[in-house]
Amino acid sequence: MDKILILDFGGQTSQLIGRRIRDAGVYAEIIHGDTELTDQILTSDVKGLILSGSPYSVYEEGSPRPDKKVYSLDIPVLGICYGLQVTTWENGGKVAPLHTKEYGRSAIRYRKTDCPLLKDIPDNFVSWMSHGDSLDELAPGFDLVAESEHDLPAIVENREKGFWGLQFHPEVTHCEYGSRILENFAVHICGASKGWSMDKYVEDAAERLKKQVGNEKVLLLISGGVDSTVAGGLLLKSLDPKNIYLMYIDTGMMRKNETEKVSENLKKLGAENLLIIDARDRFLGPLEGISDPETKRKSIGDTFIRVQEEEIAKHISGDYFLAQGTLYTDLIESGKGVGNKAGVIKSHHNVGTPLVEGKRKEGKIVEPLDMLYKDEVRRLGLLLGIEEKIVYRHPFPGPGLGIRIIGDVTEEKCDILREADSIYIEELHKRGLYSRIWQAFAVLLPVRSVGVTGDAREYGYVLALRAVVSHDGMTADVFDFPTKDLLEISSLITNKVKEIGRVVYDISSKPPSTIEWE
Ligand SMILES: Nc1ncnc2c1ncn2[C@@H]1O[C@H](COP(=O)(O)OP(=O)(O)OP(=O)(O)O)[C@@H](O)[C@H]1O
Ligand SMILES: O=c1[nH]c(=O)c2[nH+]cn([C@@H]3O[C@H](COP(=O)(O)O)[C@@H](O)[C@H]3O)c2[nH]1
Ligand SMILES: NC(=O)CC[C@H](N)C(=O)O
Ligand SMILES: [Mg+2]
Repeated sequence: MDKILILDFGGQTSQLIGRRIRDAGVYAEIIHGDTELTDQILTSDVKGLILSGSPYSVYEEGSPRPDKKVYSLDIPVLGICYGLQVTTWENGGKVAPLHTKEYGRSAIRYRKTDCPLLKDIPDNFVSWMSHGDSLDELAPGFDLVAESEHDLPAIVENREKGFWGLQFHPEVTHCEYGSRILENFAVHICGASKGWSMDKYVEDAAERLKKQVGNEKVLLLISGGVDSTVAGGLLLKSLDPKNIYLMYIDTGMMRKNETEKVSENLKKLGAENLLIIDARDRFLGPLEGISDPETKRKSIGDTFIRVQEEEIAKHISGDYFLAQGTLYTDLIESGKGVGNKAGVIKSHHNVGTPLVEGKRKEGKIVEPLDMLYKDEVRRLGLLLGIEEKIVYRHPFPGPGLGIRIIGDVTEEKCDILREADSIYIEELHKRGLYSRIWQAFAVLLPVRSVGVTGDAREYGYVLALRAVVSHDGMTADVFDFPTKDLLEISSLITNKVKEIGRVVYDISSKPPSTIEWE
């Protein structure tokens, strides 16, 4: 199949480049940015190359470099942000830090109109920037195609050499015409044919699973959330169900009635071996007195695997594969992206813990969704026939309420938050708001404030409500909550949960804030 190869230098949005190209129906694959471009890699199927962004600056020691061959290939190359900067730097141009960095939206002004990347795209479209360095001087042979609204180089080309460069990120959804620019590159410039679809992904994944696992047993940790349920559906479809064990762990930091609801849903998936583990008394002990978010995450992650290992020993003797519904976002935010050069934002409980990494080293981890983003997983779920109710559930992180109770976690605080969160979510359903929001939840703050009820002084906790809209969790905007609903929900919560004295609404987008508070 024709494909576009992406060299990843560790940019936070590198994987999205592949996503967008696959959305256009062209197969795309990501490899480490510094991979040697041998003939085995540059097969005749490869119709074009993309160099991704990076947290590094080209003038920094140790910053990643592509194989020099990329500058003399006879297939087209597109450099995005760092990818453009490194090409400029290595071909005789200049790159320098900016005094005022360019972050967020910026209109693009054409200086040339015949660039094939810009086919069917009007002048002045709004791009999305995220860089602190800029091209001070173009490399010889390169022409300026467009500038940003701050008069900085935004698009360049060297048509003779088949090189195009963008200073902005066409892969993020905030970039107008971003998908079309990538499609113009893949289809119009590289001439790649459209052979990729989700049906094909299911076929390929089934084949890969059969080859990797064969007739061995597989244990899938399943939360009832979208990712692991879809992973479960895929495993059950691809492998012999009698070898598949689904294990749900109640950590004591689950939402109200979660275990009952999840057990019901998982039964419908058709698994032969469904294990529902009550480990409520195992998680809180090790968390006592810990308030640092990363330490909490590691503690929960380790307990997860300890519980799982003990429980599985009761059901499977000998070796087995550990399956997880890990998505690419989990990997990249934990600094384990394909390029391995991404910065650590937060450690997801299912990535990077010593026990999980041990399994990974043994080659005993199965993560069939690790190249996909949330919205792709949802499409896959529908394709596998998984109920819409599950497919469109808001994400719920593995560490659960543990990372939504800021500061130390206690059973009492879990109960308070469980109650408040359930009122909040139930109201969203009743008011027809749930499906308009990508993710909503409540956060219990370690702050108390003074109130007055029935003429008496109160001293209650502060609860923050969060609701965001997003495509893939990588960026998010605050949900424009109807004020009337917000006020009514606030008073319902303070009336019903006596420990909560005040409710606030979180108005921060991602970036700069993350969706969860920890
Ligand atoms: N309570 C749990 N019991 C067993 N496994 C879990 C539990 N919570 C999380 N996991 C594992 O960790 C993985 C990552 O969790 P994550 O929350 O990202 O995915 P999910 O729960 O499947 O989907 P969603 O994002 O919709 O909540 C899951 O796919 C699952 O393998
Ligand atoms: O399984 C998970 N384990 C985790 O440790 C974890 N941390 C965050 N999330 C979810 O990921 C998405 C992006 O979250 P952040 O903006 O907070 O990084 C949001 O949907 C978060 O709920 C997690 N999911
Ligand atoms: N997003 C990027 O690729 C950034 C590249 C480089 N670190 C800069 O700040 O300009
Ligand atoms: Mg979850």
